[in-house]
Amino acid sequence: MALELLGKPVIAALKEDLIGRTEALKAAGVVPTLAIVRVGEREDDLSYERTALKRAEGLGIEVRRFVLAEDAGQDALMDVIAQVDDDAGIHGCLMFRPLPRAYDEESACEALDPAKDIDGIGRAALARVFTGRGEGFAPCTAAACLEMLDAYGIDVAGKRVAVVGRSLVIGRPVAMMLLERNATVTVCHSRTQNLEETIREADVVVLATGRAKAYGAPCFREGQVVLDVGINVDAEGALCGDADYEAAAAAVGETGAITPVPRGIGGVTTSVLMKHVVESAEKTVF
Ligand SMILES: Nc1nc(=O)c2c([nH]1)NC[C@@H]1CN(c3ccc(C(=O)N[C@@H](CCC(=O)O)C(=O)O)cc3)C=[N+]21
Repeated sequence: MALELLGKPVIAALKEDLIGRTEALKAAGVVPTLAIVRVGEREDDLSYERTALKRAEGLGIEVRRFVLAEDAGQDALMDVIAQVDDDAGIHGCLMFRPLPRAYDEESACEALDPAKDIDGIGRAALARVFTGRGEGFAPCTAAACLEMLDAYGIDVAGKRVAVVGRSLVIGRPVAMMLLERNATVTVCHSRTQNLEETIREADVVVLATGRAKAYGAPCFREGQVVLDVGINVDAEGALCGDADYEAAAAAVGETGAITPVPRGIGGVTTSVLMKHVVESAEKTVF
């Protein structure tokens, strides 16, 4: 079977670094504070939120939750974002996406103060990811993919990477970040012809489509590294990734590696979120 790329050691290393930094902030009179904005009760949002609360508690980071009913409306959401922007005690904000259909997501993303945009949802942050210039944080999940590769000593320079999914939350930014590391990146999506073959040709595969267990044996070959970013709920109500894990792990074999769901990228995403909160707080103090 394949090497299991677990989040745990990566999370532990990030925690080790962040504990000291959080203490230094507190000594300077600042409690790093994260705002979470959630609209509705989507299972993947709740999963992220649970992990974030746990992680924040372990680090002494404060979390303020702003929870709106699914039908609260755009005005109520914009009020919450304005409140977050105006509160100097809040250093970063995570607003879960996608928002329910009735909302204008772009206006909500643009309303957030770029200095507090720790999940890279606004244009300024994305411009930084795409150009390397300016200020801003990368989307946490994209950054988590790179943290995972680094922690396990997987170098993508010169390798073929297939990113499956083209969302602004993960597919596109992670493609840019891998390109920055000199990978040869192919971004695949629902309209890609010969999708299975394209994925199978890659050395590293990033699955980011949100399609539960949709990628099985025909997509993989011996020796591949598979980063499964999907957080889905299967027919039995259990969390699962975009990969059909058993089939993928068997196909990549002894020389391959794969991140499980849960216990893979998701937990690292949450730790990266905490790192961004601390970094943002540090900018206001030091
Ligand atoms: N603006 C935005 N950025 C996101 O990155 C984003 C989002 N919206 N909306 C929701 C999805 C989902 N998501 C998860 C992240 C971590 C876990 C996580 O830590 N999961 C644990 C399991 C926790 C449990 O057991 O429930 C794990 O995978 O080990 C889950 C889900 C990020 N998303």
